[in-house]
Amino acid sequence: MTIAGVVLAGGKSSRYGKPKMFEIYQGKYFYEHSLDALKANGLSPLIIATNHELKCLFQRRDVQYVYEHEQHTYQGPLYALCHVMLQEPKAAWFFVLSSDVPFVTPKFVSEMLAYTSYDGIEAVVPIQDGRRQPLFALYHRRALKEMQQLIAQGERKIGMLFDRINVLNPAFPKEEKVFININTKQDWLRHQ
Ligand SMILES: Nc1nc2c(ncn2[C@@H]2O[C@H](COP(=O)(O)OP(=O)(O)OP(=O)(O)O)[C@@H](O)[C@H]2O)c(=O)[nH]1
Repeated sequence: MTIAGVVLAGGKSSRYGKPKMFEIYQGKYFYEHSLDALKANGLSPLIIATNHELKCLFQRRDVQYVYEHEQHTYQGPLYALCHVMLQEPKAAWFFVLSSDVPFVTPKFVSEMLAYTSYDGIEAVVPIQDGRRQPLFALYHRRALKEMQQLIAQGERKIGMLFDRINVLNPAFPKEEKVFININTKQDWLRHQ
């Protein structure tokens, strides 16, 4: 079974003020922490989903790049994931991570991967302290049709998908740091 590793790295970073995926933590860009957590678990292909504006800033050569069409940039994670699924027809599962989550670990990815063996599910979306974490999650290709329908209706929120597909929601403890995401410079000052 092919499980692709996908790093979503084509957002506006408007709250951060500059492309936040290129901030550095422990000698690596933020986006590389996501990429390497997926890579350490042998996921292949590894995909960075981004756009033409940001493309020249990425340096990694051990990945495939999927670019959103110029007229479809900044449509959000639901659109970006759908686009990746269409570009990568051989993968069954897609492990999606944000590119602003520097504390994500290979161990977390490994724990999540174990849930793909459950029957009849289309997504594995972790929950922490009652909050779903859709950008630390696994999506099966079987969810693609529902995703396309939502997009055709003008919907951009990935959360809208969860009423329409079978989702497994493993719970993670409150103190687990992997889910910290950096939206503002204040967030980064607080957490680094
Ligand atoms: N490829 C791609 N990734 C996206 C898109 N929108 C958001 N992302 C990524 O999804 C993750 C979460 O994005 P957010 O922080 O909610 O949004 P953002 O646009 O990056 O930042 P804000 O403008 O501050 O909301 C980040 O890793 C983004 O890079 C998109 O349209 N395409």
